[in-house]
Amino acid sequence: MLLHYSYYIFPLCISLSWSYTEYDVERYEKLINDGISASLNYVLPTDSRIYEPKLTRLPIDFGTWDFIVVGSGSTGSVVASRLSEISNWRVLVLEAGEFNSEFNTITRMSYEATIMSDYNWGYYSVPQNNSCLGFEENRCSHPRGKGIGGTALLNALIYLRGNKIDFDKWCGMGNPGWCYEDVLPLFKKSEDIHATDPEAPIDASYHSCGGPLRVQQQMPKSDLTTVFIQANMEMGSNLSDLNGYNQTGVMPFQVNTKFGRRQDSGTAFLLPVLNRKNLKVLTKSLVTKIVIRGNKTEGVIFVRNGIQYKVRARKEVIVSAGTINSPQLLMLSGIGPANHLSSKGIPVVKDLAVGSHFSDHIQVYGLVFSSNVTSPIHSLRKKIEEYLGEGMGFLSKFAPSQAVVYYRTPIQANPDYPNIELSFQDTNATSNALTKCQRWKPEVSDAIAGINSTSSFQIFLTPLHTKSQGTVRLKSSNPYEYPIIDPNVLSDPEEHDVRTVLEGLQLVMKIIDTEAFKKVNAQFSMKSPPACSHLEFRTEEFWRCAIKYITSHNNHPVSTCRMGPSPESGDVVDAQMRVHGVEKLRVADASIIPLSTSSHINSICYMIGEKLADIVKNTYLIKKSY
Ligand SMILES: Cc1cc2nc3c(=O)[nH]c(=O)nc-3n(C[C@H](O)[C@H](O)[C@H](O)COP(=O)(O)OP(=O)(O)OC[C@H]3O[C@@H](n4cnc5c(N)ncnc54)[C@H](O)[C@@H]3O)c2cc1C
Repeated sequence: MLLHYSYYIFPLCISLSWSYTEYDVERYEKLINDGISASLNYVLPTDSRIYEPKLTRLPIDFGTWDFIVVGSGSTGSVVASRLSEISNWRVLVLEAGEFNSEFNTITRMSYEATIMSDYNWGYYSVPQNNSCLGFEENRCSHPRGKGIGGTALLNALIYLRGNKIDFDKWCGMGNPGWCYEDVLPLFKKSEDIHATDPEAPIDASYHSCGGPLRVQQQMPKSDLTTVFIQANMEMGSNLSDLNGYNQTGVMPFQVNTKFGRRQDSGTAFLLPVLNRKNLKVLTKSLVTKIVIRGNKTEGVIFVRNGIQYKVRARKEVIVSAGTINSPQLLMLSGIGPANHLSSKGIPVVKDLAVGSHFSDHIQVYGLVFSSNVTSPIHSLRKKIEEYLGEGMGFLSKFAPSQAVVYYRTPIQANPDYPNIELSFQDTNATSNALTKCQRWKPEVSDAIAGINSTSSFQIFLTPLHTKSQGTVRLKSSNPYEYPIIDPNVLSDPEEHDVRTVLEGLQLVMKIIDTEAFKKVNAQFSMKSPPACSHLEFRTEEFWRCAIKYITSHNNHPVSTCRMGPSPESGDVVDAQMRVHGVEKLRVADASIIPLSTSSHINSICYMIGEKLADIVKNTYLIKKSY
């Protein structure tokens, strides 16, 4: 591969620090203590009955809008923001959740509390056979954000765009306009990069300044993070900007925070434009059905405060309800696998493979190590002062996941296409709220204990390009029932995914064997899950058993409304995100991603939102000028 020398280390945009008073510190202390204790008493919902109308009567007419956007998550907020730039288009946003709160904008709180609050739909998978055995009932939690900002209200804010080969593959699958050279300008359009880590390179020609979405590096870096970076450089990795030209290597994470505050899509894209007269955002509004007559979309039915409404779309309905809820809504509206819909008594509008092809990255937990480096423990007060003053430190980070590296293992043929992501977390890689949400079985969490110690660290192993596929299906035709989620991780018959995990485990152990990690006396400290204790520790047989207990999907589900040219082969939307065979209806969110990428997917959702807006503008504005 050619070397590319356009690296610059410079503050691309100017950052300032904020001032605060003693009163602010005390207020934040109370805010944080109250928020965390509320989360520990919170019980996640198991359905959407809270929205159910109190009276049975015909829906009230809510008028006609040019565009109706269903869901204001990572993608929907971008769509609504960009479409409402056209002042004579009336845009209505219907979002089931609420606006974000001040508490949730404290980046770390998503991990400490928000995950156990009304901002999480609270989904769980059905019992699994090949993964999730470490969790109660063998069911994995499946957090999905509910509110303006969507799953970016809960997420780790890691900003990684994926490998150029990912997008060239999308293009090659019959999706013109989605090659890397097409989508790179869209990533840049959203972005406002601030280089905050003088030691980490930023490839300036791949970034831009002035967009709505702040991107910066987490600071300060811990000593152990520096060891991780050195260890990987010893292994041959370059210190790179993985969002730049070289997409293999090691890098301190780039994240979406602004002065340490959460920059979810609502905060970044929608809140700044809420005063537009042509934009209406309705929260606490659950869309229960897309109304389609013949093959033409008329509008949607939604419920708000126990009252049903019908609203019509003059131009289009855009569904951005996410990888679980978009297929649910389509199926409730008659778009989905005909047999499945008929079995639930739903009249079929269009027979499409909605809810099929669910795929996700894999997350292997439990790769826990001890070291002789002890991280300092600060009081809450000190953490608040760091956060309010400089936007740095513990509260400014979702979790201490501070660096990432990509590798290719032998199972992956293309040398430029990594298939393993390792992310590094030092100390406190969990919280009481997260543990409560995940529902670890005590005997398994004991085996991987140690992650709270101030001198331990954890490496999350994430195999990419997985072959296993799962489904999202309806429990019934009742829109207030949760759908059935079956991620089916580690199930592909050729064992591609299991073999990738095994190769990844070998790689992790090699990294721990480097001089850099030897110097800090890094020792593997995971114990055997009880069900595998009859097997010799760390042999292939042992790992084949253990990974069923310590592996889950990685919160990056995609492809349940897959984009592609061929409905007969399972594609749901075309390259313009139009639902095949149904007029005036598009889906734009992670569910359309045709093939999982070599990265986290939130920034890709922003890119999809930008793309949708460009396509729609080109469609209607160009037509109008004829
Ligand atoms: C714990 C966790 C950590 C993660 N960390 C990262 C990370 O660090 N980096 C990264 O890149 N990715 C991360 N992800 C993944 C990423 O955040 C999601 O993939 C992305 O936010 C999905 O965006 P979306 O637009 O598809 O859907 P969402 O953001 O989920 O938006 C869907 C919206 O639609 C609303 N909605 C749904 N149904 C209805 C309905 N019927 N009526 C009205 N409204 C409805 C929802 O309430 C929600 O607001 C993480 C995910 C999780 C769960």
